[in-house]
Amino acid sequence: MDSRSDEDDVRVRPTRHGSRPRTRTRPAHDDAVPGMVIAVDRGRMQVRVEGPDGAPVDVTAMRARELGKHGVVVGDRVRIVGDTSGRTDTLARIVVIEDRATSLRRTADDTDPTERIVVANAELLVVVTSVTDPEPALGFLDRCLVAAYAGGLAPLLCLTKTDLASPQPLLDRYAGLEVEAVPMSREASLAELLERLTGRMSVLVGQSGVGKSTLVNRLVPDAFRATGDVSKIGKGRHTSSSAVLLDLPGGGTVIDTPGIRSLGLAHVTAQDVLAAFDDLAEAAVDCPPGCGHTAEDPECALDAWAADGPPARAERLGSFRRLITAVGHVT
Ligand SMILES: Nc1nc2c(ncn2[C@@H]2O[C@H](COP(=O)(O)OP(=O)(O)OP(=O)(O)O)[C@@H](O)[C@H]2O)c(=O)[nH]1
Ligand SMILES: [Zn+2]
Repeated sequence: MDSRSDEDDVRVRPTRHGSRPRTRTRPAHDDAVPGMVIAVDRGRMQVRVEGPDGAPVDVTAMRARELGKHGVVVGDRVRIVGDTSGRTDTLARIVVIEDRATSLRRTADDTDPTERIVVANAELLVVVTSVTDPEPALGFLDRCLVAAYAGGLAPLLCLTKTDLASPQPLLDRYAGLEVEAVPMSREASLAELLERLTGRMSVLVGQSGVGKSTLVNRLVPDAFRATGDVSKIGKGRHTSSSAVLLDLPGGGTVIDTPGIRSLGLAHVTAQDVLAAFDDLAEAAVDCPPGCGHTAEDPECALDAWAADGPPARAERLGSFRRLITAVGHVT
């Protein structure tokens, strides 16, 4: 099996603009059919389009040469031409990749400047973590939040195994940032979580053993079969995909990321994270140029903002600073 993950096809040269979403539009093809990429397997994509009777049809497609090196990831909205019937042994071409509303990105490690896009256009990043067994990996959680903020996704903590311990310490840890959290256990109702997932596209990330598979199988009862289907593309090879899109029975989609166990954040700056917090970003307009917004930046305007307000401000600033410091992006 090829150990290369599909994300490797989607390298993006870092630019001065850091992690801002990039324009990917190509000259329009009038006859092109719009669709969404639901699976990627080494250059071969599965694109879901609306069939003639309105029902969804999955079409196998390749990237048109004219797109150059521009990669395609799960969640991308694209336009395809050629044989878009979806019949066996047909192949369409992706000619347009629409601008991405959000993008979950990672680098191989914190020093590698090469970004890899994991998933496009998801609204929510659901960070699945157990309250115990294994103990929460706090550094990983912080990284997930940073990746969400930098990519334009709203983070949601799903705290599993609450039958074994209280979620309170984790809730307290992220209270200052107002991160939404849903407690979860095998026996608990899915209602509160489904309320947030229904009708949206969400990405699930989590480290090994936290109960993510257990959760996905409850959310999408035929998830295992659906995941098996993905391996049909790419000439029947077992897929090495790092993102698997699953339909929620009640509407909406969840994208599981079985291959993602870490998130390098070399592409993220404190400024990218700051931009996700309206109140902090507004206060920071008074910062000197190049301010890193940490406690070590003596003229950081965020200190005055916190001092001039209710205690909740200081807590929020402390949480923000802990987050950017924890991932080592203090400049
Ligand atoms: N007590 C308790 N155990 C759970 C719960 N959810 C899952 N587990 C157990 O935790 C272990 C790991 O669960 P998985 O669903 O396989 O975890 P995962 O995150 O998919 O881990 P990988 O398979 O390594 O990717 C299994 O033994 C589950 O039975 C829960 O809510 N409470
Ligand atoms: Zn500052």
